[in-house]
Amino acid sequence: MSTPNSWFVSVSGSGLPEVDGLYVPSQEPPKESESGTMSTLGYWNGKLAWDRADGKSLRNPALSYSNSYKAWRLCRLDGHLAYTIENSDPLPDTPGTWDVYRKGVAPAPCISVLASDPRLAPNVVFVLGGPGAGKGTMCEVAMNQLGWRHLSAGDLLRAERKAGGADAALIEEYIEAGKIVPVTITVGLIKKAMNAIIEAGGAPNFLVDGFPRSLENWSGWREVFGAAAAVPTMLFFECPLPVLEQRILGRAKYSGRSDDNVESLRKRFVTYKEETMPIVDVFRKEGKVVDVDSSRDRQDVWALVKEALKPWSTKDEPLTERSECLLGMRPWPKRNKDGE
Ligand SMILES: Nc1ncnc2c1ncn2[C@@H]1O[C@H](COP(=O)(O)OP(=O)(O)O)[C@@H](O)[C@H]1O
Ligand SMILES: O=c1ccn([C@@H]2O[C@H](COP(=O)(O)OP(=O)(O)O)[C@@H](O)[C@H]2O)c(=O)[nH]1
Repeated sequence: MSTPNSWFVSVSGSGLPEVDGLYVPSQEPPKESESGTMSTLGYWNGKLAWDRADGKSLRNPALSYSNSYKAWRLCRLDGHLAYTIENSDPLPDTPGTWDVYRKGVAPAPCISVLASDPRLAPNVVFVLGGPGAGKGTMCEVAMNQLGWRHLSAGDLLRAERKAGGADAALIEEYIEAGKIVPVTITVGLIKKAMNAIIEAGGAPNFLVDGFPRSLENWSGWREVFGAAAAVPTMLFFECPLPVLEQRILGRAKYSGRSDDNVESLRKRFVTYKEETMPIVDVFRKEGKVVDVDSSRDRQDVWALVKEALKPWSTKDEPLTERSECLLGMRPWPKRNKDGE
């Protein structure tokens, strides 16, 4: 038998003990419960029984579909709609905010339904190494194969620059000079991306690539994530400068990155040695560093990375075609004239 789904309800606002039920406007068709009952409009009293953040109630709420309200409802297990719907379907496409149903009126509290427990801290592994060491490549393979989520600090900064917000010009200036962008910007982007994934029910395992690049980055992280939070493991990709140069020049042919040239690379390498190596040493003293010799062949590097991530990986899939391309085991498919 497959494991039933669990949904987690995060609540902000007041008046919750009086909440009778929740609904999401939806055109989803009615669902049949395990006992074969089609869900219909019902009435129920009392409190909603959910897995509350204060841990006082550990009962899972039932989810049902109301034909009359054209809405998914979450209701108490012992109420009028007292049957449990257990299934292996994904949560109906309704992550985000649910409306509160209270005897026909909608008071203020804001409810989010999540597929993972928001009280669990995200499990983070930092991935550091010189520019071109292969961090992005291996993180993407880990995402495809092992169920990790990949957050590249550099990609987030480039996306923010492209979006053209208030910090765009400043980000461009730092990236061009190979310098480290002020941490409040970077850590804010990482946190936002992480929250979006968690709220959409994503897995809690995150590879944070290219961060923290300095002691300042690390203190900025602790300010946002809490100094008491566990110190993440760090994968450190070791690779000598001549190999990095070769790889960056190879990447320059397709990356379109303004800093993929020898001049920027040398500046980035100086920043890396002066500012990033000290933070690697801090983690090393804590016994948190796993060294990966990333000057080796991609498949060897992947074997090392996979082994290092094994304790937390939630799956181990056969290599996808894309992973095989990333690992140099097959050529990239030729692009058509539209660039696809
Ligand atoms: N082990 C490896 N051997 C040879 N080339 C590699 C290896 N790992 C990555 N590359 C290539 O080197 C370039 C830089 O890799 P990338 O993952 O983008 O580095 P980073 O994210 O550390 O800057 C890419 O073109 C990538 O395909
Ligand atoms: O936490 C970060 C990550 C990246 N960067 C900037 O983004 C550039 C590119 O970083 P990325 O990790 O994408 O590339 P890499 O240098 O590893 O090739 C760096 O040189 C920095 O200017 C930054 O300031 N803070």
